[in-house]
Amino acid sequence: MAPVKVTMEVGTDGVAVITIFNPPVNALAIPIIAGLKEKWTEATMRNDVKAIVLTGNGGRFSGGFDINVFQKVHANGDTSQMPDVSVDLVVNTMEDGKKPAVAAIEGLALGGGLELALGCHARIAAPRAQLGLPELSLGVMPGFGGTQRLPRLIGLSKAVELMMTSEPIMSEEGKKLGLIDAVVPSSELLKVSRQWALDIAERHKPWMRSLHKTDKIGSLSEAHEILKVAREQVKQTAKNMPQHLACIEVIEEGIIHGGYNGVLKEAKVFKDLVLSDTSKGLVHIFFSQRATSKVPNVTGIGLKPRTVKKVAVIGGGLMGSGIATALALSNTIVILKEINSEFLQKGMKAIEANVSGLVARKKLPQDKADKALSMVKGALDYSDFKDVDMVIEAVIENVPLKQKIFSEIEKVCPPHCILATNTSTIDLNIIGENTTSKDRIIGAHFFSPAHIMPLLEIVRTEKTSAQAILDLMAVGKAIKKVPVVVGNCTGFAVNRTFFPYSQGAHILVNLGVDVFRIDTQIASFGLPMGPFQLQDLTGYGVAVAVGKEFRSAFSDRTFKSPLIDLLIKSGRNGKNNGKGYYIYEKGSKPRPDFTVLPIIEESRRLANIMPGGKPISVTDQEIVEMILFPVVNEACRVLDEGIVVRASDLDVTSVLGMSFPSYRGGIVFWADTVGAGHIYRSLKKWSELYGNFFKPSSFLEERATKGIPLSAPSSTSSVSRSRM
Ligand SMILES: C[C@H](O)CC(=O)SCCNC(=O)CCNC(=O)[C@H](O)C(C)(C)COP(=O)(O)OP(=O)(O)OC[C@H]1O[C@@H](n2cnc3c(N)ncnc32)[C@H](O)[C@@H]1OP(=O)(O)O
Repeated sequence: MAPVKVTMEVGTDGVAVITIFNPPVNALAIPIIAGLKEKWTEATMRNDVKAIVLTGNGGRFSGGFDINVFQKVHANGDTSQMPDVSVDLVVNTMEDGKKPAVAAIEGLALGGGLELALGCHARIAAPRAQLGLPELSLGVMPGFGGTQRLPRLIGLSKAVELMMTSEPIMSEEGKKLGLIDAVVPSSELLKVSRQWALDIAERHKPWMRSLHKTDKIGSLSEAHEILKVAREQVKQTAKNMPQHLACIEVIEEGIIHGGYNGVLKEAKVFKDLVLSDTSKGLVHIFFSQRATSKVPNVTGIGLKPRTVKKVAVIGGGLMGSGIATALALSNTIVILKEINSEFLQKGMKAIEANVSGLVARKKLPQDKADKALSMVKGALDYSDFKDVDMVIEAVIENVPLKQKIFSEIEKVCPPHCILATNTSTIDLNIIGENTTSKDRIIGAHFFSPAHIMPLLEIVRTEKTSAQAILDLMAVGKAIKKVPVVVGNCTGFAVNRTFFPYSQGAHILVNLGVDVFRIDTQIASFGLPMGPFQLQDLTGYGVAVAVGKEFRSAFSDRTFKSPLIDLLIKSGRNGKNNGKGYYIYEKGSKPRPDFTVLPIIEESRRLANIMPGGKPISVTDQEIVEMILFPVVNEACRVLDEGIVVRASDLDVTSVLGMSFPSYRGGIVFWADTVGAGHIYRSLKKWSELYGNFFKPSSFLEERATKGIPLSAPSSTSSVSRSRM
């Protein structure tokens, strides 16, 4: 393991260069913080040191405080493991120290890393270094003085925006804002920084302590106005999370009572936030997401991903055009194949619209958009397939059609070419039945809209080669997705785990619970919308097709609600035709359409599941639990069958694919916070009252009875078998 250390070298010019060594991102682990204090104290005392330069080894300044420490605090609740960095190191030793210091920033300075730089007296950066305070995305807030120094350097409005969004900026923008004093080529970074530090020591340049600055803050009333607007915004954008409002309050403390008081309050609130459930959930998701890149027998066994330069996408519909867009945006040559010129034109237009949508939302510069569009070529036959490295089939969910396509592409593509399908439910063994290339067949399940949604579910069969999986993982990363490798079964990991979500909602409605109440409760739990609004959005055709697949695969635990058929019969198709559970009018939020209620009554009459013919009475909490506990139950079966490598993969997929609230840590993490025992007992009770749909799985039963967390590895359970 590479050494974790802080070094100091004093040059003949009298500059002490203090360097952080903690690969890969120079995280500020506890020994690093101790090392910084030690070296800084030594530099301050040495007579041959006139000034200090702080930098990071390996082209990265620092990725911030060591997030592993948060995990330890979450495990034992002991915040005393976190040293007093803010006052002891940043204020007393660095900012108010006797020697001027300059931060030499390359690569990235994030969170505590940027905050150390803010505690220096000037900041010099290499081009395109990432600068940001992303702490809120981990459920905490800047804790080394960032809430106070950043507004004082770049103004309150921009500083609040950077903290609330957790988005980084580049050093070039940092220079314009006043965060960075100079942007210089990497090769000159240390030289310029050394000279800058000496210039400060010799009073040729200002010895600027950012905590003492006031010129960028504006008047008290302006500050109040900015913070008021920020509070209103985060009430909408950060529901159920404490850290945004807490951060605004701490910023306000410094505006009213001065930067130093702000720093003191920040340190206290920071420690409170570390212990919050929100931080536990978000830190869990941070590490879980990174864990997905480690797949047993695929990664770490000496295989190297092959280059994938050219990809053919078959089908230019919603999914195909989205996938083609994602590939083209990352400079992959794309062949988009359709069956006739009308469909092809539609597909090409959809790609153009995807790209120009990104330009309009300022997510993509025009030159990159032009470049992306130039990467895509349309095709009506297979003549361009002879040198493709990968094919992604994205046609409608029709088994014979997919089988025909796979037989054809096996013949026309080169032997190394990966044959992927974007099916969301169909068993891959069935799709590849008529081929002899089973080792190259793999699922590349994107989520709609494919050029925006971050998840790529990679589905392997028993025959898929490790090389094909590794190649697709590399493609996924290159197109900025989070690839998660899962096993083969109906619905794979994500749709399979979540099929009871809409089923549970339909059972509740047919038991007499109001649709709009259900949607409201699920939205206040933290999903972006309730199951019925979601159904309106995806269209009822999808619900019918998907429902059929799951009913045939899992007939023991599926419910056929008469409601969807009745809605379709009455001419409704959700948002598509403007008629669903909700009324859709341009420019306004969807409004409940109460004319749907008689159709629901009819569905209840046909389903006939209300005990004694009377609507059941449930609390708001029971509504959420009756919909999400069956999802947890299915997640247990997915874990039991070894469809995922580890439980936390389901947490990541639930957040990135199903928009389960990340601050709840994902579906399994959340279930463990609720407790397997409570989930088991509730499901058992409902299964006795309302039928098999709620019947607890043997995995859940075993874990609940033995008191083992659902997320514990399979070896703790006697019933597990792996498909990975
Ligand atoms: C008091 C302070 O205000 C509090 C804080 O500073 S909280 C921390 C704030 N900093 C952050 O949120 C940054 C978090 N890190 C990131 O966003 C990204 O890792 C990054 C942009 C720095 C680098 O991204 P990328 O190059 O894609 O590498 P990525 O795979 O994410 O990370 C590489 C490794 O570094 C680890 N890592 C990254 N940042 C880390 C951190 N701050 N602490 C501990 N480990 C960290 C990752 O876990 C990963 O480990 P692994 O290889 O064992 O899985």
